[in-house]
Amino acid sequence: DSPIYKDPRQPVAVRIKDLMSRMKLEEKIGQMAQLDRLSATPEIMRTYSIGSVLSGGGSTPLPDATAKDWIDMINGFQKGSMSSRLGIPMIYGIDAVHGHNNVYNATIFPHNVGLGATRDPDLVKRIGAATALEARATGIPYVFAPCIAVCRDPRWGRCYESYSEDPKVVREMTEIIPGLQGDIPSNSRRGVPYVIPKNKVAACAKHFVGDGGTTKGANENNTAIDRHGLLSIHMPAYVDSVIKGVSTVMVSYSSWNGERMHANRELIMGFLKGTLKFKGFVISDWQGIDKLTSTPHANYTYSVQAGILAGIDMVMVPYNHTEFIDDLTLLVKKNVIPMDRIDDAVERILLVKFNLGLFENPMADLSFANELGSQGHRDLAREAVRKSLVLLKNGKNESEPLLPLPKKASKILVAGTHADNLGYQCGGWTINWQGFSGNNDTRGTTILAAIRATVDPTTDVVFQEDPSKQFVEENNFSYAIVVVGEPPYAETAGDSTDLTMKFPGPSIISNVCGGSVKCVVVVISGRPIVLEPYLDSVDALVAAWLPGSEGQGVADVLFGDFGFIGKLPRTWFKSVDQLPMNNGDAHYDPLFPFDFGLKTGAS
Ligand SMILES: OC[C@@H]1[C@@H](O)[C@H](O)[C@@H](O)c2nc(-c3ccccc3)cn21
Repeated sequence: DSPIYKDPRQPVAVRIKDLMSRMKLEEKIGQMAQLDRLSATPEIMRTYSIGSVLSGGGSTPLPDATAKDWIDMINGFQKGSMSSRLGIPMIYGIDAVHGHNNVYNATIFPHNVGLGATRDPDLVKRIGAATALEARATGIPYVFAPCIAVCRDPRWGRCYESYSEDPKVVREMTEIIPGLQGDIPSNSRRGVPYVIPKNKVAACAKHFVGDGGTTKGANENNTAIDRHGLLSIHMPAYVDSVIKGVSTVMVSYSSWNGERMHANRELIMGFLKGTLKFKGFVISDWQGIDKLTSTPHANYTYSVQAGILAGIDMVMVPYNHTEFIDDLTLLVKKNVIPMDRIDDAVERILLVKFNLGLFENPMADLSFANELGSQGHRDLAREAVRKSLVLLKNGKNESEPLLPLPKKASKILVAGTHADNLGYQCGGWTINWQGFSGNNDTRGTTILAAIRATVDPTTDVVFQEDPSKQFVEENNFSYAIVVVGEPPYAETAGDSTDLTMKFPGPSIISNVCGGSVKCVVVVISGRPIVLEPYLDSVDALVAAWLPGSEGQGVADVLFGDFGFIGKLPRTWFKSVDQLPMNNGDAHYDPLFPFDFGLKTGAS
């Protein structure tokens, strides 16, 4: 008869105790390793009892891989794991941070900054549910989302991954966790990970803690703030995440007052696991422990010792599993790391795997394949887009609003670098880690296509990415729509010191908006950027953030099928010299304040 740990009728605690009693040290340590998919093989999974495999940003089994391609790859690793001595299933993780963004044809939702502008936690919960289905469509039961950073300086390259500068808004948006995992039953014990098997996924609150508070927004750098500031600004959303049963927490690359988070035992073991009673597992970031030495990987034994003693349970190694396993095994044998720290880590990993139903359903199947990029999810994304747009200016004076635009006009101009570029409107973490340019790397609706689909059939829509003043003046356009902003970026590549709109954006604005034609400028950006110089010349101004694949949502509000309801989730500064400048600061002198947003009715 099968061992107790394989019996789903047994209480999970009993199954864990039985399995732990059977595990050898190397099997326990194997569970604590997460390998990149390019370093993993079924043989390695079996031989070392590796706990997890991941796709990093943009890492796919094939270009334009189908759901079946994903499932075949993942089941290949899983077969290796299930053929190990104890048959402990591996868990596959991926960054599904605005929909299942690595995957061709997945629905790409607005990035978190745009979702913050909606102030709609129920919408965000529904997005979590859709994202879970699209992840499961590809056989993936674990996503490295949500990022619950509280970005306090828009010069940070990851500010768009943050819902808001305001911890209250970020707390509300943790509703995505029950969307991803399922609603935790009210009688659940605090801190225990909760996931409904089959159509939900394990989530990951990241990056613990203070990732959005670094000085000048320098990525992976130092957050200098006193304990009260850390606990009142950057910690609250972790309290909500744990109460909602989040399965995992990822540690931040950043430091708090000079101490690297990946070595911060007081906050991981002490506060997260002790005070907050978090019972899921803590995972490092990619080579996060390597970066504990100023020259990364200079002293890997120290990195392993410091990271594991701090309370990290699973290490995103991601390449060299034998080095990690050998170093950790030696540290345990020398009793530098006590066995009960290893047992704590493995028990947490097993608890997530049992509660996720992985032991009962280790192999993925195609039952959710039709959820990938489904019309229903695209309609949801379109709803999110139109609720995320913030109307900053509407007419050069109150009595002459430009928006909503008339659908029937003789001839209109659509201009700008971001009007016909699906990659630009999706931003970073889309298909590739750093995002893409053009319209061919996945499926969606560009803003230009959406405009064409919305206006009256008799309206002549002229598209010129970068028109001359003369062209604009001599064509007798009824009005012009200019779509410009930031190119895609991710992580440190997005750090900016000046936050200016890059060429040719400013010249497109001045060529189109400087003359007699009324113009609305739609800004595609991950954060507030310098707009002050252009404000007087534009007739209307819309912050569209990074809307994702469903550009139709932009046209829905531009042409009045729905009213603008978005509100700024972040302060729009006048000049970068003012930064950092957040709602509630003494010297608060914004171009547009936190919560600002003009409204229009639906026509
Ligand atoms: O994709 C896995 C994790 C992701 O979940 C984290 O939010 C993010 O900080 C991150 N950066 C890298 C990464 C950065 C540079 C080179 C290679 C990989 C990998 N990852």
